[in-house]
Amino acid sequence: MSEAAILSNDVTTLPVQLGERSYDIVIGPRLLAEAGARIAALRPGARVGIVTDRNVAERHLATLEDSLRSAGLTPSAVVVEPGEKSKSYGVFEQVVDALLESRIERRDLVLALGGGVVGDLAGFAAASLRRGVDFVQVPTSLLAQVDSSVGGKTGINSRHGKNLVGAFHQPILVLADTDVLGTLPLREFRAGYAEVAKCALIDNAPFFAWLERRWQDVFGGGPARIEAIASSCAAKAAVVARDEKETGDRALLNLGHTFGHALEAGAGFSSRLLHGEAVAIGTAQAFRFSASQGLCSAEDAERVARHLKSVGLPTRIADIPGALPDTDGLMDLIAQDKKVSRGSLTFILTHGIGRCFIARDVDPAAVRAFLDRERAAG
Ligand SMILES: NC(=O)c1ccc[n+]([C@@H]2O[C@H](COP(=O)([O-])OP(=O)(O)OC[C@H]3O[C@@H](n4cnc5c(N)ncnc54)[C@H](O)[C@@H]3O)[C@@H](O)[C@H]2O)c1
Ligand SMILES: O=C(O)C(=O)C[C@@H](O)[C@H](O)[C@H](O)COP(=O)(O)O
Ligand SMILES: [Zn+2]
Repeated sequence: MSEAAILSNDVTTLPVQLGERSYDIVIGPRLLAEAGARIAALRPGARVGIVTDRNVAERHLATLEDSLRSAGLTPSAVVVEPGEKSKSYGVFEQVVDALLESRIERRDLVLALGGGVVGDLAGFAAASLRRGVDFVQVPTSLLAQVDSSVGGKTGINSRHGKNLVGAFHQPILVLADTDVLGTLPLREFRAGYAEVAKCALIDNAPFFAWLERRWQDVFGGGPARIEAIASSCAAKAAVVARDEKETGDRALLNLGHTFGHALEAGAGFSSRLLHGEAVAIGTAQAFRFSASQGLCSAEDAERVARHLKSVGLPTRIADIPGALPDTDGLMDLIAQDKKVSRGSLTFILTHGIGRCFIARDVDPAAVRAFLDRERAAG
């Protein structure tokens, strides 16, 4: 048996049940070195067009390429600049052309090695290349391991807003190597944690209480971190299995994103505000807005903001450095949200921690008045 074919057992495997598009999420240590054997078991002899960013390439690309080669696969790599600005038309074109140049054919694979930016970009390239080639996610940020690598949402941003151009394209495998989080900067880890907290807040109050008690262990690494990753993936996999294309329940995963995406676009998709940071502010706002409408208690809204703050995440517009659009500008961005239907606003609101719901036909005047108050608050 070759070294590449020896697979470790201290991993968690979660299935995403989507009929013929079903796949496994594999979570645990040393998976980068095992990637070749695991991928070759699905697509023996394939060429693998790796899409990654410069930060991740410097630290982890060589391990992945060695693993692929020793399993009889043929890797090529396209390396993009780190950061949200790479989810753009220009970079998308460069990636697709590089994959064509490497002769990635229909029976080959595109592999995303990186955070959610690389995952969304590479996934959309895979969905478009030769009208669709298979795709593997190797998420390297906490955010990508708990959220973006699962569920098949792929895409890029437009000057009109966030993720407005893309496709649903499920991966055939997700390999979340928890060892690679060792090189992730703290600010990025915190941003990913916002999506973990979001996941708990939607419908799992005991998980949120667990996070309140154990968040330092999650940040510290070890079993609590793996448990948080696995719980988040299991929750997302269940939602995706029952509503793959967001015709209903899946919109719950958008908690914090209606406000959050508008703020991200308002900050120019820059490093002033990371996606997870925008989600933290947007989630705190969804709870405060719900409280202002008499839907949930002020105590729950305060408890959510207190927890996010205690891990070092922002919870208010005033926490974002630099200028932002005024209320009209933010309302224009909110009007481009993909949950908008025939012009009417949909938000994920809440009756309390773990009790979120989809609110359609939300009154724009109430949102506008809320944003005025939020912008005025220190
Ligand atoms: N498709 C989905 O379902 C989904 C879900 C959530 C978020 N997203 C998208 O994901 C993106 C955010 O993802 P993100 O927070 O991972 O950002 P990111 O991809 O920009 O990665 C964060 C930063 O960390 C670096 N990095 C990643 N892994 C590293 C590692 N192991 N060691 C050192 N540095 C590392 C990257 O180079 C980057 O600078 C946003 O565009 C968001 O819209 C998509
Ligand atoms: O997977 C989903 O569904 C989500 O909403 C997860 C979000 O965390 C993620 O940021 C997603 O990309 C947002 O989706 P969008 O449809 O609002 O662009
Ligand atoms: Zn998100």
